[in-house]
Amino acid sequence: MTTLTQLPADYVQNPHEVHDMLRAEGPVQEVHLPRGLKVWLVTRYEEAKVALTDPRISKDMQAGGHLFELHAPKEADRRQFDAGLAVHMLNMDPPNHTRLRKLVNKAFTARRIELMRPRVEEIAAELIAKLNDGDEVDLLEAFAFPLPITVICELLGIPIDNRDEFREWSNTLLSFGTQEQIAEASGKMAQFLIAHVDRVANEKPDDTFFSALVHADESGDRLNHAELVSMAFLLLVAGHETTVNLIGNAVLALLHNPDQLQILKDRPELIPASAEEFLRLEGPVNIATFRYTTEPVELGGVTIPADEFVMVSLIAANRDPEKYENPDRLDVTRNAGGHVAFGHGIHFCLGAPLARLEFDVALTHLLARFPNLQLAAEPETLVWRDSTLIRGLHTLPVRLA
Ligand code: HEM
Repeated sequence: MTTLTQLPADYVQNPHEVHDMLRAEGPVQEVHLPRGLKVWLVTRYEEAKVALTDPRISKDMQAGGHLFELHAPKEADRRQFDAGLAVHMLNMDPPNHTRLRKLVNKAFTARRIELMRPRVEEIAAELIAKLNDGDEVDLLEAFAFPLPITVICELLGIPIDNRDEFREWSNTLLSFGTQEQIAEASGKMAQFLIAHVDRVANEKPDDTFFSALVHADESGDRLNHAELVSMAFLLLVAGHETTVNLIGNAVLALLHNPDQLQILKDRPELIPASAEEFLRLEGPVNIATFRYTTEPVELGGVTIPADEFVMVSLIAANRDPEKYENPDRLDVTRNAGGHVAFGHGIHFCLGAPLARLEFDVALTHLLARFPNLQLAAEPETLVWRDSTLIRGLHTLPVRLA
């Protein structure tokens, strides 16, 4: 039996300590998240993989939306996004999930994504060129954020001028805000994306990814208007909120571990493979998105009743000592294969090849140009974002050299 049923209010500032305690007690526990939502939290690696693939654990949020009322105390973690943004594959089970995923899979294979490398290199080089030796900057703002957001906006054909607005809406949606704030941000996001889909539909088709999706041949399967809006939303948020933190968390880990930084400076050819170790050690997704039991499910010796949220902490699973030796240690030469930072099973991250490419390009350019960059803040003053989904810093102040 666990002694900890309520995750502490400052959980996001040091989740690993909490996970270590929970994991030592058992693979899955009934806990209240910091704002009160009651869930069954999985912290061990083996059980995490089972929970992410068991078909009795559903992601159909249309059918499961009412569970928030059941498990959230008043005014706690209930958040209702604009319904116009919700018809996407991360909220679905097969066969709906299978259908939507099939329509975009081809555009995101490692081979197709590799064709984007020259453009990603160009964007990274432009961003680096704006920075100077001796500058003190927030690395997230100056580099780690604009790179992936420029790439995803180009893929979706969205004018880059709008990106500050998106960032604000998207941040609001993924952090702890009031229901009013969430309704406002998701309403504006929906309005914008509806207009965007309409605009692309009325323009002449071109060979860009989103135009092809909107103008797909009527003879085959295609996304309807609502599905296009939600797909754009999912890709935009995923493109906004994740890769930025993979880059940021990796740079922070390197600044804390100069010996590991030295290895990558001496042997930059190790950078692409090291992505897996950074994803394992401090992946950008802490607790994966909502899942719930549709019938009683036994998981790691615990019987979870029907209609309960089952939440998987990916960063906890990735530090399970049963799976990885010295899990808290950064070792850029370790074989970190098998981590679940991109999820597991049918919802495995669609954008993984793109995230890996962006990471590789970003870190290679950054370390080549500023090999002696340093942290420009006391480590204990760094603040993690107030989200159980996203694991990333508010700002990462660095001195460039
Ligand atoms: C380092 C960067 C990234 C990380 C760590 C990451 C992580 C994840 C995780 C953990 C999931 C599964 C969530 C769950 O099962 O609850 C997921 C799904 C997804 N990701 Fe990513 N992601 C990243 C980048 C991206 C990018 C750049 C894109 C878009 C281009 C993207 C698009 C998606 C989509 C569409 C899904 C839903 C897939 C489905 O339901 O079948 N991701 N991602």
